[in-house]
Amino acid sequence: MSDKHPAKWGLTPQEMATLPTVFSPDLLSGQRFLVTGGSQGMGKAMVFLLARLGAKVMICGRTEEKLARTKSEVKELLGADISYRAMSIRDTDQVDALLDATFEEFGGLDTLVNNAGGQFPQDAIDFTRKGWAAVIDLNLNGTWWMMQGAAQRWRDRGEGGHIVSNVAHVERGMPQAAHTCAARAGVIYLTRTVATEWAPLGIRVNCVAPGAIATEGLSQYPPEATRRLGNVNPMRRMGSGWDVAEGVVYLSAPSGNFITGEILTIDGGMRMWGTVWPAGVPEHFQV
Ligand SMILES: CCCCCCCCC/C=C/C(=O)SCCNC(=O)CCNC(=O)[C@H](O)C(C)(C)COP(=O)(O)OP(=O)(O)OC[C@H]1O[C@@H](n2cnc3c(N)ncnc32)[C@H](O)[C@@H]1OP(=O)(O)O
Ligand SMILES: NC(=O)C1=CN([C@@H]2O[C@H](COP(=O)(O)OP(=O)(O)OC[C@H]3O[C@@H](n4cnc5c(N)ncnc54)[C@H](OP(=O)(O)O)[C@@H]3O)[C@@H](O)[C@H]2O)C=CC1
Repeated sequence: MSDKHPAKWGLTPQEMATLPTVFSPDLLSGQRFLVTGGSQGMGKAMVFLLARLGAKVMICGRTEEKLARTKSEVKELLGADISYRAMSIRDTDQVDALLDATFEEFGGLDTLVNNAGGQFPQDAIDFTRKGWAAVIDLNLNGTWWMMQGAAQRWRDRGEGGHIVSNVAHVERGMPQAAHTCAARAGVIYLTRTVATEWAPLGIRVNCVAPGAIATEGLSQYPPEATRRLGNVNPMRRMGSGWDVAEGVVYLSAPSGNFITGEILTIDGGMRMWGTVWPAGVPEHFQV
């Protein structure tokens, strides 16, 4: 994976259809997955891997065109049918409708992957109320409505399930991303709490915590920031959506049967070394 600033970020559909995987082709046969934000980036890599392993997949995102393109690429390259629904996880009515549609179409759900999210880079001191609220609403509230809605349906049907949320590596905080750090820390501690509350219901709850991953989402950042992103861990390169997708499968397949409340960090060691500064390095910190 290149750590330079390419014209287009992320894996191509052809790469996602053919990249090697450690998992066997029938591993997830009959398993039903819902992946939020499955129309690009890490979510799309998850969709390709899940479909290659035999899972039934529903995806969602705000933009219908990107969802439809993903569906047709999966069909064309893998011969598999996935389903989609355009919606925002920030809208509780739309969350309910998505979950109802998924349970109805698939006759249930085995794993919810909370992957949709994002933020903008800014010094915390300059956050507006609206900007703060938008990032918290997307990454903390939206993720929570999905978690709670899935768990309620599993409880009411007397079935168990698995939730894995894509957060971010936030152990050391992240300057110029305090809003997303606060939201992701919230999801991590929701996970660690409901993993216990929901264990009697047969529901496992985990997170994956990526460091810098080359995805289409990075096109929002200037080259100066993305060049730094390729140097923010001891490996001095970015990961790919595939690295995160394989982590999601590990936690969701029988390999994860005894794992709950876990945060699987996939960051090339960024939790030990490297600093992002997505909006630019202040003079005080320049060396
Ligand atoms: C950080 C990386 C490290 C984090 C982790 C570091 C590791 C690597 C980097 C990570 C990269 C990724 O996550 S890549 C994934 C990136 N992808 C995304 O972020 C996509 C999803 N993001 C979004 O949709 C937006 O960022 C988000 C703000 C959350 C929602 O936007 P919406 O316009 O839908 O939301 P609204 O409720 O209308 O609120 C918009 C308000 O947000 C604020 N706002 C929006 N963009 C702004 C901006 N560039 N600068 C200031 N303020 C901004 C303003 O107050 C806007 O109001 P007005 O002024 O009135 O308009
Ligand atoms: N790339 C990175 O280095 C890192 C990313 N992360 C996080 O990992 C997750 C995936 O990242 P990445 O693949 O890079 O992100 P991308 O920006 O490439 O993709 C985000 C996906 O989420 C969807 N989405 C965004 N907002 C909403 C919403 N309100 N409701 C439903 N779907 C939505 C987008 O579709 P649409 O725009 O059509 O709604 C898109 O499919 C995000 O939460 C991201 O913040 C964490 C650490 C590092």
